[in-house]
Amino acid sequence: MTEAFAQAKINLTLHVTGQRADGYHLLDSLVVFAAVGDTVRAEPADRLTLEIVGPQAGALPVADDNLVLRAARAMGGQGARLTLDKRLPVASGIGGGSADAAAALVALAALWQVPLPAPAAVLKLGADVPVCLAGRAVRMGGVGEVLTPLDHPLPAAWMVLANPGVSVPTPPVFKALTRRDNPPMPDVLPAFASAADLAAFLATMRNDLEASAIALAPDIARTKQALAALPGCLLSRMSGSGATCFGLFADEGAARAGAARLAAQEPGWWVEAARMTG
Ligand SMILES: C[C@](O)(CO)[C@H](O)COP(=O)(O)OP(=O)(O)OC[C@H]1O[C@@H](n2ccc(N)nc2=O)[C@H](O)[C@@H]1O
Ligand SMILES: Nc1ncnc2c1ncn2[C@@H]1O[C@H](COP(=O)(O)OP(=O)(O)OP(=O)(O)O)[C@@H](O)[C@H]1O
Repeated sequence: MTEAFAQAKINLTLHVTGQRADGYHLLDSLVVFAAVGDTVRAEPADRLTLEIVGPQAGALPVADDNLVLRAARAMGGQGARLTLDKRLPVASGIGGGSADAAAALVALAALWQVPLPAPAAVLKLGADVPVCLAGRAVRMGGVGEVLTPLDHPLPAAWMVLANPGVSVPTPPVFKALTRRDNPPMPDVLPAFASAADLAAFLATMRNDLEASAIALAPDIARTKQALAALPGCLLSRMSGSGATCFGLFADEGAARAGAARLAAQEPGWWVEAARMTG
């Protein structure tokens, strides 16, 4: 039996800098991970099967196009009994499906003793799958396939993740953009001495998908504001194409207290405190 963790992917910044002829957008994004996620387990079997368990299983019926099964087929599709413990909300901007695909690739490569698929095949599973496979903080460019390691390690930080319970499919958010040629981040990213330093830099950067996502799902604005109002929150922003927003915190205590307060305030929301990793 092999098992891999599918960590939540967080876009601390997401600049949309252009569009390719095939419609895909060029991105410049500072991507990190949060220590919360799904688990993919793979056991030997004659046929390829998938069972989905866990608190978010109800939001994701087992279907042939599940990214875990698509990842297995991209690896040759031998038999395996796959179990997905689904904890991240579906279609929520934190890469759940992409993280699951990356975890399935890792778990099956170990089970079947085969190499990972070529980068082009990984990208075909989803624009976020290469970064989820890397699993550490990087600057992401191209349409998601250009991954540049950071020159300086990021400071220790905590996050509160909050999703108001609306699932937001990614294509309409890109489609609703009014500008597709926004400026990138600076060529050289500075070194950050503390979480507060990082937050001050991030405040001068953007998620260019935020306005169009809020137009489609207005609850996102309330989510971002609710995070910003928590004591100790240094900055709040939407991740990916939404609707999940993150609040950045310097310490664990403030993040955990903030998450508890927000969960009590908004019982219908998905709220988690997690260490920033990568
Ligand atoms: C918004 C991000 O989450 C930022 O990390 C990703 O770019 C999206 O990654 P993903 O969900 O894995 O994306 P995919 O499943 O490959 O694409 C979903 C849809 O998003 C749009 N899309 C995605 C990535 C990209 N660079 N340009 C795009 O225009 C396309 O309409 C595509 O049909
Ligand atoms: N294992 C999976 N987990 C989540 N969604 C999946 C999975 N397999 C297929 N999907 C489909 O993929 C779509 C996008 O899901 P995902 O959770 O990756 O979006 P997202 O969180 O918005 O990701 P991103 O941050 O990459 O935009 C959903 O509509 C869902 O039906």
